[in-house]
Amino acid sequence: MPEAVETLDGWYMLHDFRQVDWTAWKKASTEEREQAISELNHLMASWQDVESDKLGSFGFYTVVGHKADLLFLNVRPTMEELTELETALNKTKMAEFFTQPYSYVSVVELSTYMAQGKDPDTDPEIQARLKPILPKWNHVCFYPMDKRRDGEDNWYMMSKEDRGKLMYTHGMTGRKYAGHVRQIITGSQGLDDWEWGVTLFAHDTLQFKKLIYEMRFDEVSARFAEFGSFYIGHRKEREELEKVMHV
Ligand code: VOV
Repeated sequence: MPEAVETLDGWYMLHDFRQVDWTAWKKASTEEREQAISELNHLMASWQDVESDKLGSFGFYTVVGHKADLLFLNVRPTMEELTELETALNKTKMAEFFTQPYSYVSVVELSTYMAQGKDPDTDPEIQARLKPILPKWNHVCFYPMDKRRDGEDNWYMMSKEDRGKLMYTHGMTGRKYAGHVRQIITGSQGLDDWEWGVTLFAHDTLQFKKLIYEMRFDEVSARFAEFGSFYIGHRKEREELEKVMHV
């Protein structure tokens, strides 16, 4: 009989995509621009401090293509903290030059299909995965996804055992990319428009394509995966904000 697999849930994650109104930004005075940059720099510094205190994590990225220009990626123990930091960003001078074309809220999730009898509350490896510090790798790839519910291809009508077998093969494909791609899977049933968020990190953007293409042939992706839009970003240091915004 189909039944839910127990999930381990960790920190909450907000993917906050912003688009810059470059026309308005260019029209702003030098003082206004300097003020906006310095204020946002301060805010990002406070997010880095949270990461240093191991109470969350933060990444700043430029985004390629028309879907967004910037990504602020924050991870926190509670969703309220995410709401607060998003509001703090909205209150900055810089936000007067931003629109928010997309955002995604979800919670770091580990399924227990392959549970090895470890105590999740004390096992350091599990704890580190549930409360992730974002890898300082060059590139990020984000997309939301569902598991299909259509006729014979209904993930939610399959037994836990059969789902577990498919997830095992999925994991084996993923493991081939160790050292090239790291993944953070977040659950978003009831939190956002899709069922999961997939956030991948790589040193080389081509590795995203290779991994995702190869996974398409795994039964779990071939039969059951439905995908939303894909976003690719490049990691920037906070200090690079000035260069990113220079006009
Ligand atoms: C670096 C690559 C990589 C690796 C090693 C990896 C491994 C694993 C393992 C071992 C497990 C199960 C245990 C757990 O940790 O939850 C998962 C779980 C999951 N994955 Fe994955 N995945 C990767 C990568 C990876 C990708 C690229 C995708 C997108 C699929 C695609 O076709 O585009 C994905 C999706 C998921 C999802 C949605 C889940 C949860 C499904 C559920 O029903 O609960 N994943 N994943």
